[in-house]
Amino acid sequence: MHLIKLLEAIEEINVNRDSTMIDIHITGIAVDSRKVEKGNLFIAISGYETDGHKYIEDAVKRGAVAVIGEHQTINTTVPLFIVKNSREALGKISSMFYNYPSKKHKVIGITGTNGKTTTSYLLKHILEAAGKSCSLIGTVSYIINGEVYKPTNTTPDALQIQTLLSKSEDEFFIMEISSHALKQSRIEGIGLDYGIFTNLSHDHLDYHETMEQYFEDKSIMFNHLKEDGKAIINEICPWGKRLAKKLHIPIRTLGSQSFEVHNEDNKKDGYHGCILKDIQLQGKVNFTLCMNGENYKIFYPFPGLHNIYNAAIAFLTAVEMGIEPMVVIKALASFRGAPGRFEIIHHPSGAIFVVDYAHTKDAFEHCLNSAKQQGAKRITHIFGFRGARDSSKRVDMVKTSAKHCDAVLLTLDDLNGVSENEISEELVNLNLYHCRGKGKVQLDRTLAIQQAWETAEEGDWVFITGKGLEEYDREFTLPARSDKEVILLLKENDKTEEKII
Ligand SMILES: CC(=O)N[C@H]1[C@@H](OP(=O)(O)OP(=O)(O)OC[C@H]2O[C@@H](n3ccc(=O)[nH]c3=O)[C@H](O)[C@@H]2O)O[C@H](CO)[C@@H](O)[C@@H]1O[C@H](C)C(=O)N[C@@H](C)C(=O)N[C@H](CCC(=O)O)C(=O)O
Ligand SMILES: Nc1ncnc2c1ncn2[C@@H]1O[C@H](COP(=O)(O)OP(=O)(O)OP(=O)(O)O)[C@@H](O)[C@H]1O
Repeated sequence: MHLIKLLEAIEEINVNRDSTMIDIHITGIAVDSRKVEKGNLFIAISGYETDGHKYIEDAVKRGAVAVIGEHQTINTTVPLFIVKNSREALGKISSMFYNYPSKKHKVIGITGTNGKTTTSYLLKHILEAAGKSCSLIGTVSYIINGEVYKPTNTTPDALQIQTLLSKSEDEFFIMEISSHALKQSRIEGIGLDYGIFTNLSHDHLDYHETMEQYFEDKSIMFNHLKEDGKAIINEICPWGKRLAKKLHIPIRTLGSQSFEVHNEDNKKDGYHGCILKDIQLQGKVNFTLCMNGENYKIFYPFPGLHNIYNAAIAFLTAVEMGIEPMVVIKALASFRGAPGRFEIIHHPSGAIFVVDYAHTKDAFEHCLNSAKQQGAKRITHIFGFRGARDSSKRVDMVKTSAKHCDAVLLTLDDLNGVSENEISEELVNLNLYHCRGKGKVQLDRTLAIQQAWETAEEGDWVFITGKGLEEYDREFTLPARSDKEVILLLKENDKTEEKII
């Protein structure tokens, strides 16, 4: 594509080279100098770790024929264009380069602190049950045209998203959209048909600093809806209620029966409230959803109120898309779960082991309560904290775990460059001051799981949370690379011992 054409994507541009030089052919776009190919346009980004402007010379040596950056002082031999915000420019230019690929799909953006991955897999399952094809990008994997790719970020950078949107031949495209992505303009240049808000609770304050700012950053997603785009918002979460009030677009909201009376003030044109009622959390989980004056009774194979919220939000979105309610209800009942989210493995004694991705106080509350609702006799919880991530949430997480559980095993999660000693010291203190005498520190994650496995009895529930199916960042004592692998190894060893006896 010609550079002159591409530059039309950015309104505010300061050309500081002879404009005749703009008439050059661009073979592609690069944000990483190490990936530049001959004829590329290099976009320099001032990052959190380093500054892309430092690599302009490297990019040019590797074949970049033009550069976009933010600094007037840049010295380079190729045409250079100065913009206010390189990340925004990257989104707009990549979108134009790939011919606005979000236009060819029905794009669904999902944001919120918890539930993005679960809801995205659930929606994909429903869409496929309705005979639709569907791409998905998120924390666990990117799935495009049925091919599975290892993810870089939950929401990749604008260039990668546009590439994936362009590559996808699927009718629907589901994207988990993180708050980091929203703040970093990773979805610039994308139009969403549906924007889903699951909830907001304490997380990532190392990045957003305050809950207020976190909320504002999450809200950015709704500026990216297509002209006829719709918002689907969980108003049971107070932040969702605020969001619904703030937006002036068609909204479908999820409220609860007790909440119905309070949401009058949100009623305005294009507002459609749906009500969750008759929730049955014990035994076989089911609930009723009242939508457009009709009551739909829904059975869902996963316990816990959080799972009901995800199922209800997925139902509303799918019906809003025009899928028959009965098809959606059937699909919900046959959902097998998202990888590493509430994955149950049965212990030979009858105890239940759950591998889950909970890493916030709110997620702990929901998960641990779900075991109580299912009649757990004893609850054990194994978890740790990611190094170099929001440490302000840790005390509340430990307190919540200790409130609901009979035993808490504090262990290692990814260190992310923080020393084991530092984390270990923090775990010892958290245990001492907040575990109500129920805690123990066992740094070796595999041994913590082994200890729970060896003492598990019928009626026990054991939660291992924070990593889902992600691989460990180190080797532990037992030869396994993830929480699930450890459990399967222990289960296998049990079987072998039984045979020998
Ligand atoms: C702090 C943060 O969010 N960083 C993200 C950000 O990196 P950055 O742009 O600041 O990159 P940088 O390393 O400082 O480099 C600056 C520029 O120099 C370029 N460069 C660098 C070296 C070189 O030799 N040549 C060169 O050109 C880089 O390509 C880049 O363009 O933009 C990158 C591209 O989008 C992201 O991959 C990267 O995510 C890092 C790896 C990360 O860990 N982010 C986490 C916090 C995150 O985003 N998480 C959310 C999920 C959160 C959740 O819900 O749990 C996510 O969406 O993944
Ligand atoms: N609607 C919900 N409300 C509260 N907690 C939830 C909800 N859905 C899932 N959870 C809990 O949060 C954990 C993470 O869920 P999930 O991976 O679906 O969310 P996510 O938003 O994609 O998280 P992340 O951004 O960290 O990848 C789950 O393992 C579960 O414990």
